[in-house]
Amino acid sequence: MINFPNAKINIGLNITERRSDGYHNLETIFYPVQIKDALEVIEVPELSFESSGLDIPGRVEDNLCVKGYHLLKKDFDLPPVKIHLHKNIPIGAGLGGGSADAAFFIRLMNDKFEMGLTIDQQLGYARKLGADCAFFIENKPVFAFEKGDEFEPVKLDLSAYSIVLVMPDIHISTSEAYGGVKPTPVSQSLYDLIYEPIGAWKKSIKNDFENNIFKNHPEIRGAKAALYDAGALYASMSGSGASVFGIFSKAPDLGYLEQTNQVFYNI
Ligand SMILES: C[C@](O)(CO)[C@H](O)COP(=O)(O)OP(=O)(O)OC[C@H]1O[C@@H](n2ccc(N)nc2=O)[C@H](O)[C@@H]1O
Ligand SMILES: Nc1ncnc2c1ncn2[C@@H]1O[C@H](COP(=O)(O)OP(=O)(O)OP(=O)(O)O)[C@@H](O)[C@H]1O
Repeated sequence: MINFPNAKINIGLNITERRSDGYHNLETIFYPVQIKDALEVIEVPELSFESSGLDIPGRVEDNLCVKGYHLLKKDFDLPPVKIHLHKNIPIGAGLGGGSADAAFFIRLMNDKFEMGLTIDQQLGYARKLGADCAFFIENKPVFAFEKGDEFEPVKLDLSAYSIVLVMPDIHISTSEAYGGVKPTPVSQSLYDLIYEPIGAWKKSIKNDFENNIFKNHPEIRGAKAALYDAGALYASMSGSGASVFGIFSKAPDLGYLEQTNQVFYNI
């Protein structure tokens, strides 16, 4: 059985508080986008993991799909499987690729082995694998809060717009990115700001990782500026970076940006 984990972008990201567990409370809007991996599970005599496409850093046993298997196996009598992941979502990009794989793995196992997991149970397993993972269980636009794993649905449909993603050749570690931020409470919640016209977001919606990351990597700041120069209604880094996205009323010509970056149109 196969499914297709997709990426997310963060529209706004306010880091509001440091928690006693070492994590941070935040608020963000998660929006699913159509850059996808492919994930396949086959029943075999011995557990194995293989991947194709982009190289995935780290050990196989740390891959979130393999961790997901062991997590489910603790509670269910599951047979061994061969997991094949075709990696296409850029890594360390703030696109939640690994988190999407983790959540889609839980969904795939639930479907393949008719495990009968409820959405709440799937959310519970996903939360254990990483803060971003739970969003991908339902995979719908949401306002996220606490660690980024509690949700309120939002009515946000960007299908009439062209979303363009620019991926500089820089990988940013999420924990390093959090280390560079001073948490600050918000005066106005993203839960309300998201319903302003998109053209107003430039003034009201921010990503708290940008200041520090832009200082260390001016080329990311440059990519965001180029998206605005090309006519974006709104542009921002996604999550902890390094990718930046722009929301346009029609697909722009980004010719010169494409020479130094990977660009995904109409995601
Ligand atoms: C930057 C975002 O992508 C925004 O959506 C997420 O907050 C990151 O979520 P994630 O990659 O799933 O994060 P995890 O794998 O759970 O945690 C990686 C590291 O990020 C930091 N972390 C993550 C989430 C959070 N709310 N506070 C944190 O401080 C912690 O140092 C943690 O050790
Ligand atoms: N299935 C997976 N795909 C990609 N990376 C994985 C996977 N499983 C574990 N990882 C590890 O997670 C690290 C970060 O991966 P990912 O691409 O999810 O980061 P990200 O896009 O910055 O995510 P986020 O937006 O959640 O912070 C990788 O460097 C890799 O070591």
